[in-house]
Amino acid sequence: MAQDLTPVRDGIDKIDNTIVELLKERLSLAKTIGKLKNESKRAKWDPLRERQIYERLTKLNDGVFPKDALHSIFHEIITTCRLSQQKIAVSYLGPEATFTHLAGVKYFGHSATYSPMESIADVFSEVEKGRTQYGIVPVENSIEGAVFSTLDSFMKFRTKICGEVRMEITHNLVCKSGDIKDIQTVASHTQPLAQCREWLRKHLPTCPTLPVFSTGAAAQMAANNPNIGAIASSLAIKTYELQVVVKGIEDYRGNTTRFLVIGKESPTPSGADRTSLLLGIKERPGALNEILSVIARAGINLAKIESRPIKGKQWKYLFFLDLMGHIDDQHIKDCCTTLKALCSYFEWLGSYPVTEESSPDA
Ligand SMILES: O=C(O)C(=O)C[C@]1(C(=O)O)C=C[C@@H](O)C=C1
Repeated sequence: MAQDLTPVRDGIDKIDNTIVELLKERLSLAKTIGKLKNESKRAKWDPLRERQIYERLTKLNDGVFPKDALHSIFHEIITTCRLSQQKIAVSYLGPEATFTHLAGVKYFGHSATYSPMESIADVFSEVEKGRTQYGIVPVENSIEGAVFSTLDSFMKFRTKICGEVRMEITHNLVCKSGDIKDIQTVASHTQPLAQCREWLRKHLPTCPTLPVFSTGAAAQMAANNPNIGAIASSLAIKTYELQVVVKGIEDYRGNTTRFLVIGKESPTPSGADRTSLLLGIKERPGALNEILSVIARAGINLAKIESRPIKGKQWKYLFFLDLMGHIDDQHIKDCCTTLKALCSYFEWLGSYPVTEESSPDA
């Protein structure tokens, strides 16, 4: 005879009731803090406080409840509390269900309002014009490297970087029927097409590829045409009612994309931050070396350097640099003062908390 589960389920119901009551109480306290912050014109978002909460809870949990799950639960709770202090509108590279959309939801939770944009430049423009407070854009992939339209947009629009999201990317081949025999063309954004190049060559050697402006757009096309296969996210499968043909078709494991959250202001220090700079280097021998020496002498970890041609100025370049630390840290501030004097162009793009990697399906 089956055991009676009722008494144990009663115990779970009691706990769930307490959790809901406590969540309501927590939300009300966060709203009170929101009002106090309004009065003193303090930023609603406090990354340092949030980091401290996660660290305290991780210790308290002692590994009993799975660490990532605990983090996700509190991430949703804290973002919901933060959103109760101030409504947040986020633009992203659309349409719905792109990896950028997923990254946005990972970062801001489900309660924010999301608006899909047709291009990365449109996301920057929305934020610059103040139509959405934040935007989310891909900036680099561990296999394919930099996303040039994002870097180029930093040269064109006045925005600040507020945060980053690192997400392990799993590419799925999808189509309407779920049968590989129906696929005559494979559509996706150029980056996923490149990241799955070998797999496609081996398994669909005669199928042409069709680059489109996002994985979401490819999924949309596959939903409307049974002979189009798309390389898309797990969210796209649900959103566009597609069937999985093969999961995980990327050529290399550990395929991670870094996304940037852009807004009007960078947050205050969190204790583990990254500072992004855009520099123009004077045309003289050893100029780049001089810049790098300043950073090295200050004992600052240079996390990334990337150059991009300046549009309309032949053979002229700007450099994107990421330094570990926050602009409010004295040694970063001093280093930036020296760099400003040495460079033909200097722009602080933002300082923001470094985040851990997470999988889109986590
Ligand atoms: O402690 C604060 O400053 C709050 O506003 C509360 C809270 C939270 O929900 O815990 C919300 C937003 C901040 O970014 C940090 C923490």
